[in-house]
Amino acid sequence: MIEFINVGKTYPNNVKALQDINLKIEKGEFVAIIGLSGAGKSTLIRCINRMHDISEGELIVDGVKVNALKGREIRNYRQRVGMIFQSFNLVTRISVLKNVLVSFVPHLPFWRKVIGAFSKEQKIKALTALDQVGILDKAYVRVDQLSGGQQQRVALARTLAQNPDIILADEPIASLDPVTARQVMDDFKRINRDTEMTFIINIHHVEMALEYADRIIGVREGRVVYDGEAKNVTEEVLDYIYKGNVEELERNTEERSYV
Ligand SMILES: Nc1ncnc2c1ncn2[C@@H]1O[C@H](COP(=O)(O)OP(=O)(O)OP(=O)(O)O)[C@@H](O)[C@H]1O
Repeated sequence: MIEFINVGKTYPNNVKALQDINLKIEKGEFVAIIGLSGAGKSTLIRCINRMHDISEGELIVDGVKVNALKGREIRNYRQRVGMIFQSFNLVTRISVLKNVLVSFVPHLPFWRKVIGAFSKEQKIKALTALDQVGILDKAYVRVDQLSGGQQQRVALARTLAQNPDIILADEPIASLDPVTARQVMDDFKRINRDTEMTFIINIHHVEMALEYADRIIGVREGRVVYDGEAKNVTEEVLDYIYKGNVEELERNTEERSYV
């Protein structure tokens, strides 16, 4: 379980990106984080894998106080929390398989990773992950010869090969066409169902978020302003998350589960 207790995050330039965040996300949930640009969505998910340090409160993942981790503990922790980016973060001039294999040795310098000898077991794990996302046939193809959707699948396979408990995805479909974006979301959903890995996706496409996620967390100006099931998200809720229509909220507070 991921637990935010009164979490705040202030950047060195004094921007308060997160304030009073209180959340519990259970194992196996499929959560979408939505909100305006600059609302704090990326900051929220990046605190979970310690890409950012929180400034206040407590962040606890499976009983571990994330901010108390140091050095090697952080590296070990990050192996359990996979991260997928809009830009895929792949090395395009090497093969798909090599890109997945490097997930086993994240702490080595890049040149060591590329020339590194990997065990048969590691290769099998990597090939299994490629099979899970339907691109096993591309294992020996250079990444720069793949489409954007296929590259996002390589990124997902690389994360899966780590066998993480949690997958964080920061705008994973932002640079994909609608058909490919849907295929990537289908992959996420299927893997979430099959493996019980927790998925937390920061996403601008509201319709996709509502269609695929079970739970929606709406963020506005660094605060969680909606937290509930995707099926309960109405136009008014979206209006509140995106436009801050306070009067609307006050009229509806009795019957709705706004935070
Ligand atoms: N490294 C940083 N240093 C200083 N301020 C930052 C940093 N990263 C983000 N911010 C600020 O923190 C706030 C939240 O940013 P964040 O990137 O989390 O928002 P977001 O909802 O993910 O936006 P987008 O959808 O545009 O990616 C913004 O005001 C942003 O300018």
